[in-house]
Amino acid sequence: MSATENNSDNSDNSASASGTSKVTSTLMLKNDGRPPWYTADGKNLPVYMVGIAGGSASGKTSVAKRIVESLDVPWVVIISMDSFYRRLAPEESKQAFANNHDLDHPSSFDYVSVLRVLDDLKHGKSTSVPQYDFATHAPRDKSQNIYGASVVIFEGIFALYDPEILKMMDVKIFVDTDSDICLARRIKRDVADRGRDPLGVLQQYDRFVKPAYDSFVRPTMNNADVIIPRGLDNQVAINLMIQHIKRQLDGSNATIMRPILVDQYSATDQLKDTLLTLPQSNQVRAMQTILCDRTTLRDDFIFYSDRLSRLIIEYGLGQLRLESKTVVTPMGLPYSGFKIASDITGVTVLRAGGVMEKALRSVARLAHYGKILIVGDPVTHEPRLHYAKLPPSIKDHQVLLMDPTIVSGANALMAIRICLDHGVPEENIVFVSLLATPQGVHAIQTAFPTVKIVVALIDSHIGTDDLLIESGYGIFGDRYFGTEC
Ligand SMILES: Nc1ncnc2c1ncn2[C@@H]1O[C@H](COP(=O)(O)OP(=O)(O)O)[C@@H](O)[C@H]1O
Ligand SMILES: Nc1ccn([C@@H]2O[C@H](COP(=O)(O)O)[C@@H](O)[C@H]2O)c(=O)n1
Ligand SMILES: [Mg+2]
Repeated sequence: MSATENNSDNSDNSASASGTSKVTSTLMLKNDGRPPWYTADGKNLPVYMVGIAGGSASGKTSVAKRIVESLDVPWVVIISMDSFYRRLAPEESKQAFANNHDLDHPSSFDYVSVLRVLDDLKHGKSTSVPQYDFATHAPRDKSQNIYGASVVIFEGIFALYDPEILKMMDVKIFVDTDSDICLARRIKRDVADRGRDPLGVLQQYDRFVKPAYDSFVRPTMNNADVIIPRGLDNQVAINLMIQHIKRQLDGSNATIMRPILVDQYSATDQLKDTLLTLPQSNQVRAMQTILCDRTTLRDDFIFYSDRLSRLIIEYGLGQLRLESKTVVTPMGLPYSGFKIASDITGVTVLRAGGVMEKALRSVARLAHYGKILIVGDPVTHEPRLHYAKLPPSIKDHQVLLMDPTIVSGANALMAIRICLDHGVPEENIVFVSLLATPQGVHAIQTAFPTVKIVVALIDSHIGTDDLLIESGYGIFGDRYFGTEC
């Protein structure tokens, strides 16, 4: 599994391998490094949502995990309703420790937060899921960031209760397990994982869990599309469900459009004025010639890449929005000037973008930094996201996205999409590059018409061996880092 910001610790109590964890993360992610698909207009494809309700210890979490394991889909998350228990008042908490507080009434959950998280995920946005600790009956201070789910499984006793949540679910499942079996499993689980004693579990069950099941949970069976009797034991029903979800996903895949690739570009396509090319001074021309020259030695390649990077970064910073600022000069006179209108985040598209990050660090004193690692599939060239870590405040910043080359534009499209999913307005993004092909620029301009593209050189020499990889500089990262074969 690849590293991403959304790696979960998978410490859901019921999933805990050791069975000793007292903290539930209620989140599980399956990710082989592929981001949600995105369309040629730069939007994410619809996210498929599965709701799983049922009584406590009926097997909801276990069924959700089985579905995740069996679905051959890249990015799947399980969001558990347990994450959204409301914070208890001190007296309520005291009662909860004495097994005397009702935690099975629908009002125990924060539906506003549930809807926020599901809505973010439905729209392919990054989101933050609270964490809950059953042992202390309290939310943890930490939350979990998730980004990029193509399937979301939402499970919990009231997963099929709230009308707004119901509307979001593409398929609704109710797990119907015999109540004696549920009780036996709950005692075992709560003692092992949730810091309870058997008598306390029984007391809470008699007083709250069973009555609430009869009054509130069981009736939501009527909202289900599918009822799975016996939960995990019903492999036939689970398989049918998995086949159904796969078919639905295949259906939506049929509408997928790939990023606009090289062969969809025509030389008559006009590049728009969001493309800004570094003024071609003689110095710049000479440096570019050195970088394009296949005989240039690595030391020189590094030296001139660094030098050109500083120039292009300065030029990119020059495209950021300003606001007026008046200062007082040492002579005591007002001076009407400017300042950058917001904080700046530099987002490095690894690994080659690291070269430009070095340049940004040398000229911008107060920038924030983020990193994205996109790796092209060796066979299909499809870009795959392996890692994304962006500062949470990025949505309020102007963003310099840095990658030395834009060839097909596929990686750039994905990097921009990731910034948008983290709340950055499109017009706040400046994509900075040393070399871009007209095809790559055209792809970005078509998908994201307000992103500024700042480049040192527009060059249409694309390696013929592999249209999607090589540009006029060759493979920039390999030449810079000395990893050429
Ligand atoms: N079919 C099954 N056979 C045996 N144990 C099971 C089965 N399904 C679930 N369990 C166990 O029962 C407990 C409750 O299951 P869980 O999936 O956590 O239920 P829920 O999420 O509905 O509360 C867990 O400890 C789980 O490992
Ligand atoms: N502090 C808490 C919060 C909830 N519970 C019980 O958890 C049950 C829901 O989780 P399942 O995985 O079993 O669906 C619910 O029945 C609550 O009684 C708790 O014991 N303590
Ligand atoms: Mg559960």
